[in-house]
Amino acid sequence: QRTRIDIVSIFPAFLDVLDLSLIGRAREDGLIDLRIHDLRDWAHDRHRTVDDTPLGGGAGMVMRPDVWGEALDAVLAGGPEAPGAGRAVLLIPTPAGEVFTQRTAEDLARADRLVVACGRYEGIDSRVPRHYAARGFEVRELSIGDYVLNGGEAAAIVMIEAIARLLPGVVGNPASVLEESHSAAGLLEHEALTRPVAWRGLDAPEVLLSGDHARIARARRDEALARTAARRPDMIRALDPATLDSQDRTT
Ligand SMILES: NC(=O)c1ccno1
Repeated sequence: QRTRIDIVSIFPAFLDVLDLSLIGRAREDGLIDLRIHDLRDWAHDRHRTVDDTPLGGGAGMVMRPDVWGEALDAVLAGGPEAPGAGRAVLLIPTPAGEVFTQRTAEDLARADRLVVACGRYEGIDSRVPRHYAARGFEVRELSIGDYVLNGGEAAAIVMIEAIARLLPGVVGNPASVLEESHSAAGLLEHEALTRPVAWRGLDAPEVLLSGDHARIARARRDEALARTAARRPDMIRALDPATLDSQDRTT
């Protein structure tokens, strides 16, 4: 069962990057059914207008609900109302959303369908997510971080990459997806080194050359803990104390 991903944007070419590399190959291999749609196809006036001024005043423009409604009805056709449609998620990138994390990516990788609505300007009329939630769709307004972009497209690319690489067969070696930063252990990934062993006066830690896999695992866990404590004290505080105690340290 391959995942279908639809993306609606007024800049469909922005998403051409999804034709490249892993995602591109996954599409060729039929692992992902990715379709890009131009929102203006559902704007019927002469200028194909998709936005208007904010009700209540204020700066900028808001994207119209009627245009988005026609577009999403067309794209979502066969959504949860249709028998056997599976789990369909309407994903709306927005700086005002819940924070997108690896847990979110793991959850969304289990959806059958993702429809991504990329807003521009001041965003999409808030009645759009409300309407589709009321119709029984799972609606997720998600932010990739506490900063503002000019539109949802860049955030959509980030989230789709984080989700798609978790789908079976997309990443060559599934093991490489397991031991990563922000994995279930709640730590950042340990440092990585390769040959040459000696480089510009910096030698690789001897333990990595020891062949003692238990010692190597402990050294890596220690380094992951130290790195997490230094860079992400918030993650250390969030750690389950049992996780900390289970660190069989070398010292
Ligand atoms: N932070 C975000 O995810 C975002 C989406 C659109 N603009 O910002």
